[in-house]
Amino acid sequence: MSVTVRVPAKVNVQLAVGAARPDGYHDLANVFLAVGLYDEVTVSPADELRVTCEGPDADQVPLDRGNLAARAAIALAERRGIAPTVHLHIAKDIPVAGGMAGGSADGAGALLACNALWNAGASRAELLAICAELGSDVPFSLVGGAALGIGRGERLTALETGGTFHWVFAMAGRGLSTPAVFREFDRLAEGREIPGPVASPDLLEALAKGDPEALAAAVSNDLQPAALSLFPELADTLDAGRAAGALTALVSGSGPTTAFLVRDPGTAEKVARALRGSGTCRTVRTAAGPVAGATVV
Ligand SMILES: C[C@@](CO)(OP(=O)(O)O)[C@H](O)COP(=O)(O)OP(=O)(O)OC[C@H]1O[C@@H](n2ccc(N)nc2=O)[C@H](O)[C@@H]1O
Ligand SMILES: Nc1ncnc2c1ncn2[C@@H]1O[C@H](COP(=O)(O)OP(=O)(O)O)[C@@H](O)[C@H]1O
Repeated sequence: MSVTVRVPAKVNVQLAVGAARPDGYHDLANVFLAVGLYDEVTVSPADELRVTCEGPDADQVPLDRGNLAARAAIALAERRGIAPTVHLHIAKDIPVAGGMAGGSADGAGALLACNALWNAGASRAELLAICAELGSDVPFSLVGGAALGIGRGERLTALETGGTFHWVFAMAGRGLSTPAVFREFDRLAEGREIPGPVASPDLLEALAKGDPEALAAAVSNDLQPAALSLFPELADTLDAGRAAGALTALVSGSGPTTAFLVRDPGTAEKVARALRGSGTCRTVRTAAGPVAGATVV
């Protein structure tokens, strides 16, 4: 017997970042959109906890108890007083350390899959609480769609979307560490007053209307200057996508994946072709959102 869960990647259409908190985290107004690039997590009974991974980035994924899928299985097992003796297999298509929440997706996927395999009966609220313990982005991987995350990004409110948005994603030749990007944000912010993060009303309206031009005019990412400071070549990728006809170009979350919002699937293919030919990135993918969160398949 095994259970497989499919979990989408995310792009942050707004990432407003406040000042560093005493606990080291930053308050956010984080507007997430789940997009159709997926990892699949399969759990099956085993003699001991084991993690395996396949996919183009598999060699960069930790296979020990630090893997978010393993941490999720352990967290649920501890709550039920059982042993987390499962084999977790990750079919990974989301770039690693790319700012698209791939590890978070695997954490949410493993949690949902173990809950089903063990018949553990965790409610949606309990699953969300465990997700929030695992990481700031993990609750969103469970719920998907579009949502505003406040606090560390873990306190979610679902957002209305009036249509499908089409995207091109350019994956970079190396990853960026999320804590390092937040540290660089703090360094660049030194001596400046950082306002409290708030969601943009124009952006929420553009999402609700399903209007890509209005969304393009409203997207923002406060971590982008920090990501560019650590990875200056990303500016060339952003320029290449803009020149090819993207409505807007931005860094996804803490990067280094770059995201290009386009009007329609045809433009997505055109921008993807131009980015592939630009020599400024490793791989290029197209994906649309919103899509559903973690789902048993
Ligand atoms: C930046 C974002 C945007 O969605 O995602 P990525 O682009 O990395 O995918 C998230 O805030 C990342 O969320 P996640 O990757 O779950 O981070 P966590 O494990 O909770 O935290 C990792 C580290 O990031 C920093 N961190 C994270 C969230 C937050 N609100 N403030 C922070 O300062 C802290 O240094 C923390 O130790
Ligand atoms: N299941 C997992 N998949 C990918 N990375 C993981 C996983 N579990 C833990 N990690 C660790 O988390 C780091 C951040 O990974 P990831 O979630 O892919 O990126 P991001 O936080 O930029 O969205 C990786 O470099 C890796 O060391």
